[in-house]
Amino acid sequence: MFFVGNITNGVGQSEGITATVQWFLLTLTSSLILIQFLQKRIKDGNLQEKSRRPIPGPGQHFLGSLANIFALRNPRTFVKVFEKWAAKYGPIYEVQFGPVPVTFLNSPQYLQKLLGSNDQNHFSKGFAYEPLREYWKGGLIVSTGEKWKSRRKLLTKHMFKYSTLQSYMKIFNRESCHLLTTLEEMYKDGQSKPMEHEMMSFSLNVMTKVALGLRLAEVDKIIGEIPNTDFLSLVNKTKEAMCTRILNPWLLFKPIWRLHPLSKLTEIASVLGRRFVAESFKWVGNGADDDTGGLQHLLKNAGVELDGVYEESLTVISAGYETTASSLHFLLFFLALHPNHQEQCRQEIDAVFEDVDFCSNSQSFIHYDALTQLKHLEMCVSETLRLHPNAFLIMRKIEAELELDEDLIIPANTNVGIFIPGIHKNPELYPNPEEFIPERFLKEETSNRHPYAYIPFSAGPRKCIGYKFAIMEMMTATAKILRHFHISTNSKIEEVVLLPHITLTPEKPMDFVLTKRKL
Ligand code: HEM
Repeated sequence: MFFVGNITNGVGQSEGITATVQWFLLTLTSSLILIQFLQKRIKDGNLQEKSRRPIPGPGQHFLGSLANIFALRNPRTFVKVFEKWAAKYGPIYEVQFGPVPVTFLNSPQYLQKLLGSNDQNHFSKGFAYEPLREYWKGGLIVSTGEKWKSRRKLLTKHMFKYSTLQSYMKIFNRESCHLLTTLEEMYKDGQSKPMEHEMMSFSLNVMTKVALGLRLAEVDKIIGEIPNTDFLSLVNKTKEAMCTRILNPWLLFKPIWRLHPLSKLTEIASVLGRRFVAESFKWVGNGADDDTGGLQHLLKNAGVELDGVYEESLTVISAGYETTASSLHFLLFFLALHPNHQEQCRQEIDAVFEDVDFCSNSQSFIHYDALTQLKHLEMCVSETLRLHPNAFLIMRKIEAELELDEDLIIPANTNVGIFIPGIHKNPELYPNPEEFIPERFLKEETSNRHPYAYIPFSAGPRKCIGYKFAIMEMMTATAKILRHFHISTNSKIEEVVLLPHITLTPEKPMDFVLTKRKL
């Protein structure tokens, strides 16, 4: 998860392989793909043969399958292409990505069959996770079988049970106060500007504190011996490497990937990552105090070996920091676009908290119980995650067949994809799907909706382990921000172009103006 700064600068200049080399590689891999494609078709059979009804989808012949890859190569239109397919083909469709057919499930009923299944043969992740495996090794997101089961149990017990979650309120409060100080300084000139970087730093500080027992500045001190390097840019470069591979599927072939300049960084990242986690042990206490020790101590004390500690600490950091930062960023954006909802949230926050400052003393601490009273804010969080489910595309590779209907069986060895916005923006499930309407999450509304119609954190046994953590973190930060500031924006939702950078990332960050409240 770590890169050396001066190496990454070089990558910026060469920005991938030149067009000529790319075309050469493409021709070469197209031939390989063709052979593999034919072999695979003969060996496995496919969904079209197993189901007794035709499965629709774009480009279902060889050339079409290459066209699908090219259709998705432009990051600016990637999400739009998927949205179009989801709206056009309905509850199930098949997309050929070169040699690999992917079956997309796009109805709550079918999703329940897959995600709700307790059969471990339905738990493995699809081919698109390959680049992620190189960073996370055997961490929870990509592991399977007994390893996944025991680690999930361990993490749930040590990190995500109710009492531990409550203890994180200390970290959420403290980091939110740091964020407020930064925002106050930043916006005192009244100018409109983005705050994406501040959201990322806030969330990364929370995650490094929870996982390693260290704030970002302390983390940077540890890696300070490596010139021009800071943790946030290392993490971002890692993400760039993963995206490059996913958007250019021929780079999934290891021999070709090794020719790419970014691949060297992955090796360095891995070595530095291990060293870093090992070093972090020396910096923090023994884990007895949640506030000083991190997840790495808890895992070590539970008998997990160093490799395992490395895998899970970095998985938790990378799974938790950007998803939550991006959700918080969009929550504040939607509240800026909808002053009526912003005011409703603020009124309920004012009613719950009497302290004027919110950061000055122990009285200003937001407790977990207080968060549970912020009902409108919670609905705004839910509606934000419906409209902006930033972990937008997930994939399984099922190892045993899955019966969806009497005449519809997905064969074993199929990659099954879920494009979450396809569900969240289905007008039959959510009328006027593009509109921000938090009241969709009133109890009377949700009780009439299929439970798998809302899956920003996935669902079933492999649902996001950190979903409560993320919601608590977002609500704490937002409560403090709304208590201190009025938020407005000149950016328009229609102009936000989302790039598929593992999570959905705005091409150009939105602008905000934060004005201090007179309390
Ligand atoms: C708004 C914030 C978040 C969103 C939208 C989100 C979304 C998701 C989704 C969709 C999955 C399923 C991935 C898949 O099936 O491949 C997932 C899994 C996971 N998430 Fe989150 N997540 C968020 C925050 C967090 C946080 C804060 C943590 C850690 C503290 C975390 C840790 C994990 C882990 C470890 C998994 C793998 C679980 C397993 O496979 O058993 N996530 N998340």
